[in-house]
Amino acid sequence: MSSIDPRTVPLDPTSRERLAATGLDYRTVDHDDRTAFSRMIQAVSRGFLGPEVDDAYIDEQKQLVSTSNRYVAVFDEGVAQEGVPVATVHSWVTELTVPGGELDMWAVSGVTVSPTHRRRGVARAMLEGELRAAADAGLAIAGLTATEATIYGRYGFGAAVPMSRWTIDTRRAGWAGYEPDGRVEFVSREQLADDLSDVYERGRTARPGEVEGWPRRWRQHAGLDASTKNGETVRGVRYRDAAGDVRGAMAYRIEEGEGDFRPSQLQIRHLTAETPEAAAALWRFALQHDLVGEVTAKLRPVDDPVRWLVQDERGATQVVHDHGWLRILDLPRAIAARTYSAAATAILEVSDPLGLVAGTWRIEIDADGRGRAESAPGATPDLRLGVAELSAAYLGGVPLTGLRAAGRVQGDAQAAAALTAALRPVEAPALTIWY
Ligand SMILES: CC(=O)SCCNC(=O)CCNC(=O)[C@H](O)C(C)(C)COP(=O)(O)OP(=O)(O)OC[C@H]1O[C@@H](n2cnc3c(N)ncnc32)[C@H](O)[C@@H]1OP(=O)(O)O
Repeated sequence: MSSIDPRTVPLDPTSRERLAATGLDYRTVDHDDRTAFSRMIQAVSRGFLGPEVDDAYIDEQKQLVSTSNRYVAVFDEGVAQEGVPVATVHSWVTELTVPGGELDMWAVSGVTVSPTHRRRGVARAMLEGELRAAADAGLAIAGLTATEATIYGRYGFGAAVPMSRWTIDTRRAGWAGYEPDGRVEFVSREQLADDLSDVYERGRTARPGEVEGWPRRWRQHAGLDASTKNGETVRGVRYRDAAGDVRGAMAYRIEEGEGDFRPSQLQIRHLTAETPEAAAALWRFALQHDLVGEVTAKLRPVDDPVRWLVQDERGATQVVHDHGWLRILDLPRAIAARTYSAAATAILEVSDPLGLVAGTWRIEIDADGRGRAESAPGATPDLRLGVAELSAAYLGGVPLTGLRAAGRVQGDAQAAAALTAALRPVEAPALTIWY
């Protein structure tokens, strides 16, 4: 748990002035002011193409979204719906799992600009304001998940945690895995929300890239919240190991085949497992389900063992895509916060549109897997790169060698290879939720 309360972090004065110069008012929204909070949530729903939401939805948001979130909005007093923001963003501090530990991260979400106010720099002012505020508050890194991959690179975010979706033809793929000696059992949706939360929270510190969950996330997966359509169609199972302890849980839905039951599709909404046996048991449950011809799953780690659990891996199609985005705000603290897989030394020249980590840095990773970064003005760089590329590479999920091959990192091939080897963790980074 972080000691930083984001609600006490002041609004960035540069962004406030920039927005004020265009007649817009940039201010925080008090979570405890029901009217103001409700207008903010209406604006967020509209911004994400959602409906006008009802009181039950607002109440649920108030209760189940952490009260330690910092809500920021932009107002235009000239609009008909005065008091409804024309732009929104909210943020909180969460633990990001990094190799060998955790690091406080400024999580950014709910970025919306009203279609009436788009493309005049409002999102830029809000994003830059978030990053300056987080850096001033002492955070070493910021993170987000994005609706579009083209929005956030310009602010120094890099796509650091690729994830994958799977489409599996059950008959072709078959099953080559083992049968774990625990049991899979159905649970109520209320129990499912609890099990998903418990297993996720115990397991998330084992994988770099994961962040803390929160109650509403699990109720959405379990089909229990007001924003989930046809929530009653969600089913839940969990895996208990031979000792009776719950080690995995899965929320899924089945879409019946038209006119023929056999090709029905089982859609995994969330699968969380803290042991390989639990993951295998839940995959087996899905892949061997009667009347199911296809299984789909989203937000699975790129090294998901399902590839090796099936007989014919050509029956299992994996699509890798960007998911977790990171933005380093303080390089020495970010480098010191994680452990490394090999020794390496390199001089990096980093460019940063906000200037927060711009400069020349000496990175030293010792044989014990500890790292440090020191400012090295005037030193000759081995590698030149932007903060977005450095942030993408930070958890080891994106190789500097690949970024160099794509021309996004310049400099010495050996330095890129050595740092890539040092940064790469044993298991691929993963982020199995949206935030
Ligand atoms: C973490 C999250 O919350 S992800 C959610 C993002 N929000 C959404 O997808 C909701 C729907 N979209 C929107 O609300 C808005 O279109 C936003 C927030 C994406 C952009 O807001 P705007 O105020 O129009 O952006 P703004 O005018 O500040 O543009 C800043 C820069 O981003 C670019 N940009 C804006 N929107 C997009 C986009 N959708 N894709 C790519 N680039 C974009 C602009 O061209 C501009 O580029 P430049 O300054 O480098 O020349």
